[in-house]
Amino acid sequence: MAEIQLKSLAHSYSDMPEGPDDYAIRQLDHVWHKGGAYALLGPSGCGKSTMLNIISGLVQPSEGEVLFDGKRVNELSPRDRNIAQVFQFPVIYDSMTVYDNLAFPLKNNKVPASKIKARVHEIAEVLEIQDKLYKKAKNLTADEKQKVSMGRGLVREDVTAILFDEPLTVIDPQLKWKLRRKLKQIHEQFDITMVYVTHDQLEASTFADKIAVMYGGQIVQFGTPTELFEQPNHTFVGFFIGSPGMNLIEVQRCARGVCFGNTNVSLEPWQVDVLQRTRSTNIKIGIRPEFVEVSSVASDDTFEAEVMDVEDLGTYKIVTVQLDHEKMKVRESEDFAASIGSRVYLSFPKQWLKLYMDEFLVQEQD
Ligand SMILES: Nc1ncnc2c1ncn2[C@@H]1O[C@H](COP(=O)(O)OP(=O)(O)OP(=O)(O)O)[C@@H](O)[C@H]1O
Repeated sequence: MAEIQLKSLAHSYSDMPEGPDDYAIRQLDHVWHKGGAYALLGPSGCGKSTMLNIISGLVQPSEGEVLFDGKRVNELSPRDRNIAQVFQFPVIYDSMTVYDNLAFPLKNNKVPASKIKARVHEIAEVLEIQDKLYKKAKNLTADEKQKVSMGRGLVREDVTAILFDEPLTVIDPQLKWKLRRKLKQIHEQFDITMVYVTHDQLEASTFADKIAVMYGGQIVQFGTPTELFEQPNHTFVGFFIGSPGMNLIEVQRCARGVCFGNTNVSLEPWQVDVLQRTRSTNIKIGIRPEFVEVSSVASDDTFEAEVMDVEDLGTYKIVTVQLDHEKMKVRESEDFAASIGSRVYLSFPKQWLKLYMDEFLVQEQD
């Protein structure tokens, strides 16, 4: 196991990149600490697989360094890097038995036969495929094959890390949940550094202690699920995490805060200070649907809005309101009674009203 550091990493698949858009990874610095259970979360095409392949050595980065425990490994072959990688589709030998598939990486590493037997049985038990050990892999179901593929990654005790690239895509939804719990349990039991790639936030937060959110070839935030929810560092994190995502509204600078249309939103003095010291015109405010307060009566600091839609999701409701020319989502309890077309009064608790400049969160300096 090792700490994996990515230093000033950048990668373009083009031989002659002309601009930032030609890069799959853009100036990325990151550390995956030893023994952590991490998720790498982001939309399709943001560079997740490229990053994993750079770590395992399948792709040589155009710029920057990959360090394992502080030592540069750019020149090492995938084999010498000793990374186990589990892909979206099973990578197994169909003509071999499950036992031989699991034993293969150990035989390759000249592990003694008695140790191989014990380890194969241990992993088969964890993955609940003991009864399949002497079956030919080609006779397994898709789920079972992917379990074997995972087992081939998990069986080696000496790996630097295990990288999972959307490993549960082909798995039946019910089993998916079970396998994710299993992986978490395996992490706790064996204390291996694991990076789990997904574009599903639920999958990320049930597996990982910390999530790296990737967008446009960069890691825009690395934090716990709670940090990503309560303090999104980037508008993309606000939008991508949560269901529905954060309300984001383009605004202009105004006295004591910001405005859009005829609506003035006052901000904290330190936020106003930052606005006065900077020139960017790309300014947004963000608030999560869960934190917007709705009342049927007006008071100081409330904004009049119209209810446009109410979606009943059983235990709660998602209400769409229109404030000025902006539509916002609000999460309300199941006893929310206002009907479509009625007026409601919104307030934005200061603690949850975020200010973004050039898409990044404006933070209070100590
Ligand atoms: N072999 C390749 N040659 C050229 N471009 C590539 C290659 N592999 C990936 N890309 C491009 O690099 C960018 C990042 O792709 P990558 O596969 O790393 O993203 P991803 O986040 O893993 O996406 P997905 O979730 O769809 O697998 C995309 O624009 C993709 O089209």
